[in-house]
Amino acid sequence: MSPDRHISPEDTLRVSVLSEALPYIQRFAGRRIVIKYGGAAMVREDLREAVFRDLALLACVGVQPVVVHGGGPEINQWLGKLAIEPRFQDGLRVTSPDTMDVVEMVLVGRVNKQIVNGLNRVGGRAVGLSGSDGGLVLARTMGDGTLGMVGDVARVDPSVLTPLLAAGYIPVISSVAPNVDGLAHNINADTVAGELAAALQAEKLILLTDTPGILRDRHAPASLIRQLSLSEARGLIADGVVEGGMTPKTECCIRALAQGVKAAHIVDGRVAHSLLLEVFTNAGIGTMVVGSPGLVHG
Ligand SMILES: Nc1ncnc2c1ncn2[C@@H]1O[C@H](COP(=O)(O)OP(=O)(O)O)[C@@H](O)[C@H]1O
Ligand SMILES: CC(=O)N[C@@H](CCC(=O)OP(=O)(O)O)C(=O)O
Repeated sequence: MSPDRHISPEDTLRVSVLSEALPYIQRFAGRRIVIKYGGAAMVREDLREAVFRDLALLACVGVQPVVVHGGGPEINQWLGKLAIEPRFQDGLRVTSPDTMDVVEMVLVGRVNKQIVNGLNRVGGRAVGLSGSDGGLVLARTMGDGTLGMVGDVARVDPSVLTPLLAAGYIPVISSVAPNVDGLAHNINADTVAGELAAALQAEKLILLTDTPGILRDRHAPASLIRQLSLSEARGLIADGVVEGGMTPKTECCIRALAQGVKAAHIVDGRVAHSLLLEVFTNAGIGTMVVGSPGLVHG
């Protein structure tokens, strides 16, 4: 180092942040983290870039991220171009055969490849898959069929992911899957992420969304609930504190934890680098739901 160079406060901060990450890197290296990618983090260019860099960094230090992506707004845009009116029931898209064609083309084609290309551009090694590939997800038509081709997860067979993860690839998965007759079904991406986390016995499930996490008063960001047990999470749904789009998210966290995932996090995707903040800092961000009491944030 030349004598006129000095260590700036920014340099000191950078190395102290890196140093804080060490125990987390050691703890999560070789472990699987399933991330549901959607909302503002997928729409805004600057946030998109930050998510790609975070995922590439996770993979680089030996963590095994698995990405499940949404794309509801992009499906709506393409339906609009085709003059098909989007319709929702209880937060799920009513999916006619025509709508299913658009969902499949947009999610499996366009959105999936945008994410794969974005990750590869920042030095990640991403591979795009849908529920069809390697029999990863088997769908079952939801309810009595009034929602059309909307599916539930009947079964997950994660064996196609094992060699990819072992070789350092980042699987990027769209939430379209066939039923036993080979007919494509549209599954909510949060649901696929939760079931996949369970099948992979993931260390963490992280759902990126557009709120700070679960709020006690959903109009007051300061009322963020930082940590919840399974029974407390169930209670918030029963009491109506959690409602609307947050209900399926909370339910999918509960299902994943009940099946052995260690922790599930609902995290603000509008905050740049929210993924790294969650995985690599002592404080973590958002709401953490834990299966066993006593686990601390991080
Ligand atoms: N207790 C709560 N805390 C936070 N958000 C809540 C709560 N109850 C309901 N919500 C609603 O859930 C929404 C998140 O779900 P959703 O819009 O489906 O997310 P995404 O598009 O990321 O999948 C929030 O924007 C908020 O309006
Ligand atoms: C059945 C159902 O509603 N499927 C969703 C699948 C995509 C998704 O979940 O996207 P977001 O995470 O961006 O909402 C849909 O068609 O919009």
